Amino acid sequence: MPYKILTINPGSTSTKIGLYHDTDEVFAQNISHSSEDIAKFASIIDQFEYRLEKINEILAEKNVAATDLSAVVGRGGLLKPMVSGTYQINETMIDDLKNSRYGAHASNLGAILADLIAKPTDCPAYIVDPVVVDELAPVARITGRPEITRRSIFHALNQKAVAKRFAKSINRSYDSLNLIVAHLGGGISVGCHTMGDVVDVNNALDGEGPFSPERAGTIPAGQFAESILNEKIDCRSVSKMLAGKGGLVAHLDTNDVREVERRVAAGDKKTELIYEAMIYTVAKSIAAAAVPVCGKVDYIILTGGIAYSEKLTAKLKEYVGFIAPVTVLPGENELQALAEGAYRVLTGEEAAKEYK
Ligand SMILES: Nc1ncnc2c1ncn2[C@@H]1O[C@H](COP(=O)(O)OP(=O)(O)OP(=O)(O)O)[C@@H](O)[C@H]1O
Ligand SMILES: CCCC(=O)O
Repeated sequence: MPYKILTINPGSTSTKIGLYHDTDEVFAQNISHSSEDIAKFASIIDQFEYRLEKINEILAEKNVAATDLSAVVGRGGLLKPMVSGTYQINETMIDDLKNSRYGAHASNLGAILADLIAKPTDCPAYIVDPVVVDELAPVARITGRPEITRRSIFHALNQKAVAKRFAKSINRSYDSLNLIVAHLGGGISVGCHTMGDVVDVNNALDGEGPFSPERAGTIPAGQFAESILNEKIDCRSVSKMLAGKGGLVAHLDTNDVREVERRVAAGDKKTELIYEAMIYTVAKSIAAAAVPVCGKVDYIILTGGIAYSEKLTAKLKEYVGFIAPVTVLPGENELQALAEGAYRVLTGEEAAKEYK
């Protein structure tokens, strides 16, 4: 009998779920949450019952009983920094997430939802490669202010999964390659992978790196501080300006690159400038990610939803093709990566790590 693994990936506007038999997909479904539905909740954590109800509706429709599951695995959220791997969900983790102890992010709901589904049936619940996977080189942590240390927060699950899949496709081991992986989604993170570690990456939630559909990216710190003080902007609003209401949303009132491209095609010059600027900032981050390996980059991989855009990936190739060959692997394989992480533990190939 195959292992039956339920995977849960909560995003800001959707919850993706999938059922896997061992690592083979049985079904995957994207549950969209309208902005009106989401707006009813004061915080992300308050959404857990609403999202759980939606998941249970799909499970009932598909005749999946929680008692039949071998494991439930959720995307891992903002927790303490940790090494890459599969972690058993425990009370300490749930407590940190429920109290947003390390920040608020839709991925925080992954472990909470997995735990709620798994607990009554006593099956194991896990997270895999959470957004706080931290393999930064010591030099990458230092900033010009001693009280401010850089943190590793990025699309670790998809970046690692895509990099490993690509390495396999060229018959190389992941840890033998120097790769730059640019995850181009609602947020954008660009990581330098060397010897199996992501030794530098922009913290996409904290005003670092390119701007993206919803993230501000790097902005002049002095000007930002001045406007916060002058306009008396509160802490929550500052976070929103950096992540959620930054980037394309701030400039163009949309987080949809397809819509942006439609406007550009229709001759909208302002939109064209912002779109071109976003691509330019991504290209600069990719070039910067070549520094940790002294330019000895084997491949650059473009992934995430925006990598479906041929126009955008062509422009990026033009900018950064001088560094290394560019491969486009659009979309994300996060549900599959979650199932594979749980499967490795269920089969004993890897031991589940403990969150302390
Ligand atoms: N064919 C396409 N062409 C251009 N852009 C696209 C295409 N398909 C999706 N996108 C864009 O991809 C973005 C969403 O990407 P993705 O689904 O990876 O993000 P997410 O999961 O919401 O957020 P994140 O990746 O930060 O977790 C949106 O801006 C969407 O418009
Ligand atoms: C995955 C963390 C970064 C982001 O959401 O932009």
